[in-house]
Amino acid sequence: MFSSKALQSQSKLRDERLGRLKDFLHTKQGQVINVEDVVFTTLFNTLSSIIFARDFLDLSDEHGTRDGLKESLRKIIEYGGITKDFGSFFPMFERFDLQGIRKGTMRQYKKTFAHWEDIIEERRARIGSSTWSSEQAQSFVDRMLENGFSNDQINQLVTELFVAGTNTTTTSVVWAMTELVRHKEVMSKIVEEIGREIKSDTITDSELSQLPYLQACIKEAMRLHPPVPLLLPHMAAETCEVMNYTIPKNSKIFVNLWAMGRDPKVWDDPLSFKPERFIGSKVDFKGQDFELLPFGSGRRMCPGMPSGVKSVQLILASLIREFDLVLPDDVDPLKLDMNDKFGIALKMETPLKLLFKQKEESRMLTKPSSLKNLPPGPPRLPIIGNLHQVGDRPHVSTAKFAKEYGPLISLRLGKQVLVVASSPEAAMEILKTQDRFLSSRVVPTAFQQTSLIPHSVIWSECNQTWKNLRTLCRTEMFSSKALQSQSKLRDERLGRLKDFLHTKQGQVINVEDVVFTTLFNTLSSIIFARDFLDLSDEHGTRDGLKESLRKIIEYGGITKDFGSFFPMFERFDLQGIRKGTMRQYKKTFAHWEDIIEERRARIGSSTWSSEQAQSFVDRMLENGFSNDQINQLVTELFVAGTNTTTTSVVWAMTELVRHKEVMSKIVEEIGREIKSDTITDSELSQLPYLQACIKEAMRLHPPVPLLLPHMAAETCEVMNYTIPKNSKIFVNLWAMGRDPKVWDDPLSFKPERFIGSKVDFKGQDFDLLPFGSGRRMCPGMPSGVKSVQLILASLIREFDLVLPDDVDPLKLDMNDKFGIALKMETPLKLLFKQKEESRSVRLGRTKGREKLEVLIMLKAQFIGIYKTVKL
Ligand code: HEM
Repeated sequence: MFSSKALQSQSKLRDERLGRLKDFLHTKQGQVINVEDVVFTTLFNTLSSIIFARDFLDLSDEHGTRDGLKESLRKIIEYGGITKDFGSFFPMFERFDLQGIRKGTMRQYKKTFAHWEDIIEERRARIGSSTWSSEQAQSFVDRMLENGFSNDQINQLVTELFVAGTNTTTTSVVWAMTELVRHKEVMSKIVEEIGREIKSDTITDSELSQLPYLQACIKEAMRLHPPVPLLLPHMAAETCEVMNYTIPKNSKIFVNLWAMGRDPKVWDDPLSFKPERFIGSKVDFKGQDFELLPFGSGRRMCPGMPSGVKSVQLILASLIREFDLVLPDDVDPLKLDMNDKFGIALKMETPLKLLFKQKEESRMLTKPSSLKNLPPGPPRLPIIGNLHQVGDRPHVSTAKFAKEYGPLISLRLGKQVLVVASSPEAAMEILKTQDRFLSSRVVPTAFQQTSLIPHSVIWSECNQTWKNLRTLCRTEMFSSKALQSQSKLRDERLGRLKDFLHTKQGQVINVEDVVFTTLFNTLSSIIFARDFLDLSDEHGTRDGLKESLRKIIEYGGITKDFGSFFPMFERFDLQGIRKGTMRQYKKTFAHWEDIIEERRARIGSSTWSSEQAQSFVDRMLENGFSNDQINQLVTELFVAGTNTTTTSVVWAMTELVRHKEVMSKIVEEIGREIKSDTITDSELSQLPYLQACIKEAMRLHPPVPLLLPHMAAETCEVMNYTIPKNSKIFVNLWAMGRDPKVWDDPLSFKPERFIGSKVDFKGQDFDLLPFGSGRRMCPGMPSGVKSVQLILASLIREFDLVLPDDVDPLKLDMNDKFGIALKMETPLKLLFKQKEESRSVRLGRTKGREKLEVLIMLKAQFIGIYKTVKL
């Protein structure tokens, strides 16, 4: 672990973690950072990547609450540093562990071990296999296993390395940084030295050795603040003489480095921080100069010194090179609390907090190390990167790049790194293998509404709120039971659509419009027990709701969203996207405000019982949702659920109109299998050819062609490339659906390819992912699929779908328009001609007002015929 060869081989791991720390600090510009916390996390992950080939801690998890590991380690170190350890002063009490120190530590040890238990077992199995050879060893734990270490031995050694190696190094960095912040003239000299000597992006070993002034500063900080001020307690194994005194066997022995470092007999002006004293001096901390022993000396000297020194030098040099270290709130540096707190490592009593301000010159020069091993991509221009090459149809432009640069590419959009996967293998790595790290979200400017994001299911990171919202939607809206109970609402709205189309015989219908209205009303009847839109209000001008939703969706789909490319402009909302969306949000919310209040009052009344719940909003209210929470979730369901489903119906219908032979087969299947007036679930499942057509349409025209933008919550590896934290990630379903390496004759519409094939869109087959896969997969899939099937089957059963003006079906404009859902550029317009056979069925079915309408129509026809005959 500590030889020069080993240190050399760890360079990449060290640089990567340091790169992540810098990236993290870049994203936290203007925020106060607890230095000890982020340095500790970085050092811990560096060590854990050397030992286990894995990171365990998260820079953004400041209090280490996410999985408790940081907390356990902190407690172990705290127990180990207890000074009032009575058991050790009075050995007769030792075994009773009266202060619970041993028990407490053991509890934390066990918790800690649990974090790597599985890794050890997995590596042990691999090493035990017949194909194993020593060259495959990837980490220190592999070496321990090869050397026959038991789990107990591994756990003990590893925990000791973590405890001894991370806190000491962290505290060295923190004290040195504190002294530098207090001494501006010293800091300026280091900055000058670094600027002069360091040329490469990642600081090399030979460059580090060119920084004598930095090294002098580190020595000087260690003199004043020795990280292990009394060394670890030695014990006399035998009675012996020291300076003519007797040291009895079993004595505990301290060497007080702290006292020595501040002794005027040893150091001139000892309480001043003067790195210059080491310039031109040969005094070093390698255990030969007894005035400076931060790592001890002799047989118990710290074996980790080379690694510790290197880390301290690297972290300080890298951070000082890239950032100005600024005390928050204009604190006077000379008034910093310099008291220390004794423990295994000597910490600052008041933790050092700093702002890390990116240096002007580093803004231009430095490239975070995590940006080194990016997936390939087209050359980029300064500042804007590849912005000019993405255009309005990013699914098409990135598909072109994929052809040239491979299935995983990266682009720079201003400051943002965009990674695009365009093959099933790449999609699987992103949505399955690295799902845990790559399932956060990049929030488009439109939806960055601070009051609403915390209640979002679509735009939250994968946190507890997100889990709860998904669970609520799944059980109350998308479970088979829920879908079953919505059947009547769905059938009624579909019935109204059919009636409307009957009254519009001979008129040209904008398919998207009527399908959208039907789906919207179905969803609103499930959510609010009310319809909001009117089929005959084609342009949605009547009360503005359709228009507001259209605008929200439009704002959300804007591709030239500059705020997200240049975060420094984000808060200004220069394009007015955020403001515009908020305006539309407010108008939209107003439509259901009264309903929510009325339902809230009802649920709050003493006579309310849960069985009276009629709608999804009742369930939300019962679960204590606020108005903000309801508004946000409901709008998201409308936005995510209606457009996607509408566009799926429209594209499928377009392909059917273009392919007469396919349409005839569906008509034949429907005629054969469907007997009842309202199509039942079991009848739907008897329509494999229709289902194949829907899959085929979704393959060629995925409604959400790039999925919703994922974001890397952590830097991670995909196909041996590095995906830096905070990258935006697209999975290009559109490109995958048209790739001849994945599909035979990909540009032809051939539903037959799915007959007898097991490929489905449930997220298990990475060739076909219209609903995504993994933890962000569309929760509304069951509902969406059912709607698409029902609408298509019902309309095809009852109407002939005819293009107006004898348009040649093969000349239909098949171009698409990118947005949250991929629409047709030229909306599909059709005549819905009632089928001969359905005319008689319908005549038998219609009742009341409808019967009257039919009689009037027949009478009109009769008069028409009569007049013609008379003429
Ligand atoms: C044919 C219809 C539909 C298609 C093709 C579709 C497709 C998708 C896709 C591709 C995603 C993003 C997956 C990802 O980013 O990895 C998604 C997310 C989502 N969909 Fe759907 N969807 C449809 C219908 C619905 C319906 C009917 C609803 C609700 C009423 C709905 C609600 C949602 C929600 C809430 C999310 C966000 C999930 C999350 O971020 O955790 N979708 N959908």
